[in-house]
Amino acid sequence: MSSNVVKAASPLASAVTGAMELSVAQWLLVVCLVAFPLLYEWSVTFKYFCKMAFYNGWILTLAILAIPICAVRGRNVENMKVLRFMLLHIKYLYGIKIEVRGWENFNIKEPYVVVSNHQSSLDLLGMMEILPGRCVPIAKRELMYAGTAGLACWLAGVIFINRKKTDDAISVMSEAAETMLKEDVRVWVFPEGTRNHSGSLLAFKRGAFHLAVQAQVPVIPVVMSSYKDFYCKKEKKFTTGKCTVRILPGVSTRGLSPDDVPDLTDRVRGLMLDAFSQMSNERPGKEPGGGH
Ligand SMILES: CCCCC/C=C\C/C=C\CCCCCCCC(=O)SCCNC(=O)CCNC(=O)[C@H](O)C(C)(C)COP(=O)(O)OP(=O)(O)OC[C@H]1O[C@@H](n2cnc3c(N)ncnc32)[C@H](O)[C@@H]1OP(=O)(O)O
Ligand SMILES: CCCCCCCC/C=C\CCCCCCCC(=O)OC[C@@H](O)COP(=O)(O)O
Repeated sequence: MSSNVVKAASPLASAVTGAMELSVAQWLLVVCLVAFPLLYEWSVTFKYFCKMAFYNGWILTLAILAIPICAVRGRNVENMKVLRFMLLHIKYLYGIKIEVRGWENFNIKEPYVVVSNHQSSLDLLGMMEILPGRCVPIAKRELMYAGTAGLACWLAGVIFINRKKTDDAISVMSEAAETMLKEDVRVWVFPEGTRNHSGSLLAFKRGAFHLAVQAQVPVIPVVMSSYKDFYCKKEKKFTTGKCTVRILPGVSTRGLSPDDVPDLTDRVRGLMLDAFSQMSNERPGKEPGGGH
């Protein structure tokens, strides 16, 4: 009997002895390996931070691969195709389904200005899903200093503006109007000028519309549906989900002058707000025309 107890206890005893032999670093690794998945499943906030950290980290890592490929061509808008190709898979990693409507509205040969709503850095996914050829975004200057991602953006011809110096920003955008025509380039602008997750659209800045009028090219509005069902920065929520991207018909600027810019801005914002509200009413689990 006593020899049986000793036999049964010995594997336990050796496990305990083995565990005592682990170094502090090994202990930490074991705790992390056990705690991480548990925390990830139990805490919505922990999951949110992990997913956001991976999102940024993964983009910075992909940029390391993109830089040498893009550098071969030098600074060139064609490099945006490389970035697009390398970023397209991210939606699958996050289980985000993107439905696109209105592809036909991009069937314009001449340059144009795309304007879209800006909810979060996740907009990059919707943007890459539909990014037309030879199209570069206008971004805040700070993004140029975002390590490898900043360099990749620079190589792809992203137009950086200093939002703190209005005159500088305006002159960069005026240069962009010339480049669009000379080099057959399309430009993507977030006219809200900052990220907005309020569930509506902020007042629009007028730069994108001045740009379109100066170049006499159409404005093509793009609306990304609310992320509320799967992403909320305030609540630290980030699950899988679906986003609809609508490309609206282009708005002509032919014959318009700078005096018409305020009207043009209001008209385009109105169209986008209508589309955004319509899409919000189509969200799963929402009664048409009513509350949740
Ligand atoms: C594989 C690895 C990949 C690694 C890389 C990862 C990703 C890469 C891929 C792509 C990345 C890109 C993603 C980029 C997203 C970045 C998004 C942003 O950064 S949003 C923020 C920056 N964008 C904007 O701000 C654009 C909108 N802003 C404007 O248009 C503004 O008007 C402005 C030009 C910036 C000036 O703004 P400010 O607040 O200073 O002034 P106002 O708007 O009040 O304007 C003052 C006055 O000037 C008139 N105005 C404006 N523009 C013009 C113009 N071009 N010409 C003449 N006049 C102009 C305006 O009308 C006002 O006058 P008034 O009040 O009389 O009308
Ligand atoms: C060594 C330096 C390391 C820096 C690390 C920076 C981390 C950034 C990592 C990856 C970059 C991801 C690119 C995402 C592009 C989306 C950009 C974006 O959405 O910018 C917000 C800007 O529109 C408006 O800014 P504000 O809302 O006014 O604020």
